[in-house]
Amino acid sequence: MMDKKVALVTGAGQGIGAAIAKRLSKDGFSVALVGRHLDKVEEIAKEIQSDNGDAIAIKADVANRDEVFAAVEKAAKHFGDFNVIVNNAGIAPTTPIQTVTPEVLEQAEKINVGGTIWGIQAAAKKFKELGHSGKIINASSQAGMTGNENLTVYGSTKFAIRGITETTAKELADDGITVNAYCPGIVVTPMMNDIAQNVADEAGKPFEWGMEQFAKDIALKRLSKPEDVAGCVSYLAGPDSDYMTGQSLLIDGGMVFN
Ligand SMILES: NC(=O)C1=CN([C@@H]2O[C@H](COP(=O)(O)OP(=O)(O)OC[C@H]3O[C@@H](n4cnc5c(N)ncnc54)[C@H](O)[C@@H]3O)[C@@H](O)[C@H]2O)C=CC1
Ligand SMILES: CC(=O)C(C)=O
Repeated sequence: MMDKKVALVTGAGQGIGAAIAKRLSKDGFSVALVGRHLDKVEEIAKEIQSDNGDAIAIKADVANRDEVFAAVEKAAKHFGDFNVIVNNAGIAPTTPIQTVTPEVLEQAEKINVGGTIWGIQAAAKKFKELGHSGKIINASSQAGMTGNENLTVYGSTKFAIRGITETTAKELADDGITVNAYCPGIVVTPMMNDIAQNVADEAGKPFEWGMEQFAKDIALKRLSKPEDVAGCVSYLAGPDSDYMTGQSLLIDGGMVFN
């Protein structure tokens, strides 16, 4: 029997990250689930195990470079290989332009941009140590393709991730490492619910109005589920995307057309 490939997913305790971890397990990967809250990643890891998957939960804050390197090391040691990293963890502060503070900007940069850079560094180092190719997959957003009102800080980090994806794809190609990104639309998760609530509160309107501000231009006329995004990541993690690198794939139900 062939050994299973190993994937690490950050921010895997809920939302899109949890769906990606479950999908990659179904695809035949052993999965390491990384998050700031151990109890949440443990819960998803247990669900995967009870479905006959191989999973471990690892506590790490992706803003902390040492913790990200330690998480990759732990996953590789536990499963005996390391093949894919999904830099999925992120935060999305709602920031009408006049509300932006140095603290909010710094925190979003550290987690969304820093966390992705540390994940790329740690994974690329491990692939090289193991002497084989690998796949790096980063979370951008439709808000990293076009400006979204009230999301200046968040959008800036998601535009940055497309740039980092393209740049590192060129740098790492000679090592057989591909780097791609996924750009979801409006996905029903705790993050998106918080954004919709904040925008609604700011306008003195109900939650549904807040969500509609983001959802009204979706061509397919439905909000996205985390599983929609997991399907896209499954493709990026699998062999069918071997000839793709430096790309940011929109999976948004038809919001942004490039
Ligand atoms: N929900 C949406 O509509 C969209 C989400 N995205 C992106 O997809 C990714 C996942 O988003 P959701 O699942 O919606 O978010 P979420 O907020 O529901 O889940 C994110 C997970 O990341 C974890 N996390 C946050 N900061 C962390 C840190 N410093 N270290 C480790 N873990 C950390 C959280 O604890 C949480 O479990 C994010 O990068 C987000 O920007 C992109 C486009 C749309
Ligand atoms: C949260 C997000 O990435 C949106 C609204 O596109």
